[in-house]
Amino acid sequence: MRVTTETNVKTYMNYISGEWVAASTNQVVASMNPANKEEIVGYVQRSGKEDLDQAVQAAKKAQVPWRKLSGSARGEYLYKIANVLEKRIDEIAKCMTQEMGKTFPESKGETARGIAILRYYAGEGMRKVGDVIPSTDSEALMFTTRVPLGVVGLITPWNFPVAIPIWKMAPALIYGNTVIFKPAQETSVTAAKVVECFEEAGLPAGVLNFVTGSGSVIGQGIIDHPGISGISFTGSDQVGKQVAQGAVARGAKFQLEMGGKNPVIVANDADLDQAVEATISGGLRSTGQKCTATSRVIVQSEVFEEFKAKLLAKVKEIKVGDGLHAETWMGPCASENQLKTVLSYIEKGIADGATLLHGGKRIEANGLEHGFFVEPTVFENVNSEMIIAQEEIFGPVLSLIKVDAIEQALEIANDVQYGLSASIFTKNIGNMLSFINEMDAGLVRINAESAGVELQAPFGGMKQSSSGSREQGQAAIEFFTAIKTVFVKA
Ligand SMILES: NC(=O)C1=CN([C@@H]2O[C@H](COP(=O)(O)OP(=O)(O)OC[C@H]3O[C@@H](n4cnc5c(N)ncnc54)[C@H](O)[C@@H]3O)[C@@H](O)[C@H]2O)C=CC1
Ligand SMILES: O=C(O)CCC(=O)C(=O)O
Repeated sequence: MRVTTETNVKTYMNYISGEWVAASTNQVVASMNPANKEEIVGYVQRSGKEDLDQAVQAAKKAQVPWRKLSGSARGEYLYKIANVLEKRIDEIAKCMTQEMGKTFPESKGETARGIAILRYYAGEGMRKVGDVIPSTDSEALMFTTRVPLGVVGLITPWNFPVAIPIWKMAPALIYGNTVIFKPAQETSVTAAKVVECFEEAGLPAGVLNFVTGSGSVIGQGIIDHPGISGISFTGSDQVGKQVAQGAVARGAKFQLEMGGKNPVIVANDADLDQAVEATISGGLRSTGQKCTATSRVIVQSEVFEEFKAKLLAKVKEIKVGDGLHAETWMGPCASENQLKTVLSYIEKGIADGATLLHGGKRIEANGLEHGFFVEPTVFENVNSEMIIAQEEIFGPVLSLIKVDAIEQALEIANDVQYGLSASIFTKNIGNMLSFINEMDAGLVRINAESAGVELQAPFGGMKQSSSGSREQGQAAIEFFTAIKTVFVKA
């Protein structure tokens, strides 16, 4: 779609070789506010393959001088970027809320997380990258070191428009790679503002290149580009598989972070108030649009009714609205597509025989008719055969499942294709240990919500949630570098 630009709305450019440039296609696309679809947040470039080629050339040219800097010198840039982002935190958080709908406090928290990630990886530039390994030859020195992959392509989603790009860019850069960053179209204005911080901090030209556009052109272009040695992707299951196939076909390294169908188990001995708070926070914050969001709530029968009553009482209090309004607890779905997906899953839940306890409808009253608002929704009488218990909804929908025993809860918790995050609420050490040992998930959390990862710890899933690698913390070095084993003899 060709969009005619309005004069009072800013148009954001691509950032290639240290310059802000228009796409070769001469086309832009509008980024809308999901709380009010009549509001355009900004225009971004609808780039073509030629723009991507230029970005890859720039990244290649910048790669050797960037790699040759010391880790601490690269770290200095990340510290400076963190400072600029900190200075602009309110503006960038506000833009995030306008562009994808999460509430302003959540956007601000996410931007603060981005700042902390930059500082964490700045420090990584001073840490060890290898080991000395005894050689069988007593006259030789054998050790490992690590080298960057070269140019890496980062394809990111709209649900964490600041944190996810930064948790890919910061490790990519600190370990000496240069970057092509392709954000989700829905949140490209926020992404452009993040890139402005990198520019303002004086990052050398070509080290970070930013190309906006559609997934099918720029995303696919990254997958296929012979100049890109590694691809880190977060997004849907379907596109993740395309990334993997394309990368394997041309021998590029890839890393995938995809969906989740995260359970929370509430045991008979759980602190029910704590479990309710965590279920609501883990399941409904960000309108349920987190890969770590709680979607299945598996409750032992003895406490089922009490838990349900407490949960419903709290869910009924949730204030839905524009994320910029101070009283709003839950914003809109990030796009019309996302709203339609959520509503269609709710219909499937009803059709499959689940009982709708609360919510289930689009909200169009009280001035919310211009946005993509949906009620927080709770089902009961859900079982593992139902679509709502199997597929990622990415919306504010909780499914209650009643079980008698913890063993049965674990069986149901594992009965999905995903394995990203899982929580249990219990005081019993035996329950905790069974959960830690038996739960097939990359993140297992005891008496804590399923969402909200810590930047210094490895993050990633089992089964179809990821490609098996881990992001964040020191684990990020595994993807963004290759090991060289060095053998030295006089
Ligand atoms: N794991 C997570 O955090 C996320 C999961 N999702 C899941 O995916 C569903 C659909 O959301 P979408 O925004 O449509 O996700 P998506 O997978 O289409 O988008 C993620 C990124 O991939 C890019 N992309 C799209 N098509 C591509 C292609 N053919 N080649 C390369 N890159 C491509 C997009 O432009 C975006 O930058 C959601 O409802 C949710 O279930 C979505 C976003 C994040
Ligand atoms: O729960 C979090 O903090 C991170 C979630 C996430 O990575 C995602 O939704 O893609």
